[in-house]
Amino acid sequence: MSLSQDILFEAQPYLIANEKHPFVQGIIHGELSPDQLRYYDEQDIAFEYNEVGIINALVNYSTNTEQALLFHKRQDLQLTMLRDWLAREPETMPHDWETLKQTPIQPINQMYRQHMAATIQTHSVLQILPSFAAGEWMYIELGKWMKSQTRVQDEPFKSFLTMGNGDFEGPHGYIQQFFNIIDHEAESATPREQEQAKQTFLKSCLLEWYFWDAAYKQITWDNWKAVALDGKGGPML
Ligand SMILES: Cc1ncc(C[n+]2csc(CCO)c2C)c(N)n1
Repeated sequence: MSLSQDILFEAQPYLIANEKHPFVQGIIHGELSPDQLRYYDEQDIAFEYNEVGIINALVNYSTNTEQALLFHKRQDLQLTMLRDWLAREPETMPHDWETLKQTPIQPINQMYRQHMAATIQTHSVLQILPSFAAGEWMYIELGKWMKSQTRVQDEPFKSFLTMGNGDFEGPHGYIQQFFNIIDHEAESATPREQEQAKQTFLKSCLLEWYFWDAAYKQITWDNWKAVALDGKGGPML
C-alpha cells in the first residue's frame, strides 16, 4: 500500500467527524447565525493568507522543477482567490491586503497555523505538504459529500463548500497531484519520516474539525480568557 493510500484510509474517521460537526450540519440546513458566519469568514481568510507562506515553502523546498511549477501554479490560484475574496466582502471583512495581515488570529486558528508553519523547518516537501494538503482534501471531500445531501439553497449556505472549478478534483487535480508527490517523496524516506508525514496529515484533519468548532462557538482569546479566569464564557462555551 502506498503512503497516500495508508493516509487516506486512516483519515476516513476524521472525514466522518467533520461531516457530523454542527457547523457543517448548519451549512446543510441553513442554520448558522450571521455572527457564526462572520467569525468563520474572518478567520478563514486569515488562514488562507497564512497558507501563502506554506505554499512559498513548498516552492522553495521542491525536489524538482515540475514540483516547483505545480506549487507555483497553486500559489497563483491562492493569491487570485484571496484577491477576489477581499474584493467580494468589503463591508464585514478586512478588505485590503494590508489589513488582512492585522486580522486577529483566534486560538484554534493559531494552533492550526503553527502546526503548519512548524513543518517548514524540516525543509522537506514530505513533511510540509501533508499539513497543507489535508485541508484541501477535507474541503473537497466535504463538498462531494454535501452534493449527496438535501441542503438549503439560500446564500451563503448554497455556495459553501461548493467547489466551482475542477482544479482540485480528478486524476489531474491538485489533490491527486499532491498525493502523487507525497508518494514520490516517501520512496526515499525512512519509515519514521513516513509515519511523521501521516501524523501531520491527520493532525490537520483534526484541526479542521476544531476550526468548525471554533466558528460554531465563536471562540476568541477574550472568551477563552474569561473561561480561564472566572469560569464565565457565555452560553456557547
Ligand atoms: C479551515 C480551512 N482549511 C483549509 C482551507 C483551504 N482550502 C480548502 S478548499 C480550498 C480551495 C478552494 O476554495 C482551500 C484553499 C481553508 N480555506 N480553510
